[in-house]
Amino acid sequence: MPHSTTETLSILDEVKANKQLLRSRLAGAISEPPPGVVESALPSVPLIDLRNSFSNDLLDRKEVASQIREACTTSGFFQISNHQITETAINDIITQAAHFFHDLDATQKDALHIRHNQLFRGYEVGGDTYVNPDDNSPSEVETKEGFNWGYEPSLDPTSTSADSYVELDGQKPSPPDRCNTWPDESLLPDFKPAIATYYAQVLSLARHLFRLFALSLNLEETHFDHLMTHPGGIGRLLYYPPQSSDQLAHKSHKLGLGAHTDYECFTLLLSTSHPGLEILFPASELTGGKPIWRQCPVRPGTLTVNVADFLMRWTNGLYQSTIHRVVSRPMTDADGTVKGSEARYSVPFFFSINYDADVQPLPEHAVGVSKFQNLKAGEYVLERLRATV
Ligand SMILES: O=C(O)CCC(=O)C(=O)O
Ligand SMILES: [Fe+2]
Repeated sequence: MPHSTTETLSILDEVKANKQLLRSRLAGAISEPPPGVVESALPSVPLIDLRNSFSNDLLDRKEVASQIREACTTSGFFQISNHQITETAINDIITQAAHFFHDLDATQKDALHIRHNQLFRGYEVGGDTYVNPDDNSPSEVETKEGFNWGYEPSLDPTSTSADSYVELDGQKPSPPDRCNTWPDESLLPDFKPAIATYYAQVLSLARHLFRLFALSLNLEETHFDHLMTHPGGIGRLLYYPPQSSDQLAHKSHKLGLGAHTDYECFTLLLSTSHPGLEILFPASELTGGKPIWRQCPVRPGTLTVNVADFLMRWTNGLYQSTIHRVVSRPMTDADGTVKGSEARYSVPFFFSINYDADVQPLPEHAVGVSKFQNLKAGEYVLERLRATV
């Protein structure tokens, strides 16, 4: 697709600038605390109980919002309990992810390959795409396999304006190569229903969280409501294979997904309990002025939330769009003996605003004078996706 408009050109510049920013933020990162600094002294990912955020009392909701603000101004990551996504929806989507990656053969998966789709919907082969441009080398291929889908009016049962949905390029979705692509129902009959149930619930949770984000920025709770009437929301199934016995014997690690920030407002991540997600925490005195990689805690039953680039832009950098990656490492006992390695499955949901809306600076009283220009939400996400292949 030609990039002819001035607006698109400036979006390409933004994507380029983001690559440079990623490089500079990664420079000098350490993976172990400096000598004499114990792990427990370093910041971690807070757990926020969402129960009171569903209360009818605004003060209760504001109290949860202030915990969100604290997390977003420090690590940019937090985990949530009592999020109202049902256990059945969670178990079913993980089960269907395993069926997708293991029960379809290579030809069946290839028919769904993202190369057939202009919007990157469908199947991603392991080792094929990379989120960090500096990982595009044979020694650092990402091991993850994926399946991506986006918003469809039928997946948003509670919206009254779902039919206004436009795609990443601002156009109405039109088959066959500019909308979702699903495995044949006869091969995986329970796949789409499991996706639909989870997606409807996670979308509703994202809208709820966006109101809490508004409160956390001292804005009206409904401040962002008009931007999420038919929002972009890409869902993804990811599979990280276990390590081979050879890798285990050498205690080596394998890059699952390269270092990156997410593109949209925020991400809601569901994962199985095998660790692997690593977060780049900001530099501090304790870390000798260097950013530090730390494992994201595994807290079964919770979802992990991370701030992404739109929120970073809206808040003028007050909220961190945090760099993260997935690395498969051998599991070891306390004495260092290798115990083995497990597969990891995850289901990120990337919550955007309506793709035809602009990401515009927030009121100055909330975040000061903005250093960022307006962006068309969908165009930006599309260019970031194009930069991964
Ligand atoms: O699989 C994970 O745990 C993280 C996935 C992720 O960061 C992404 O897809 O952007
Ligand atoms: Fe991510």
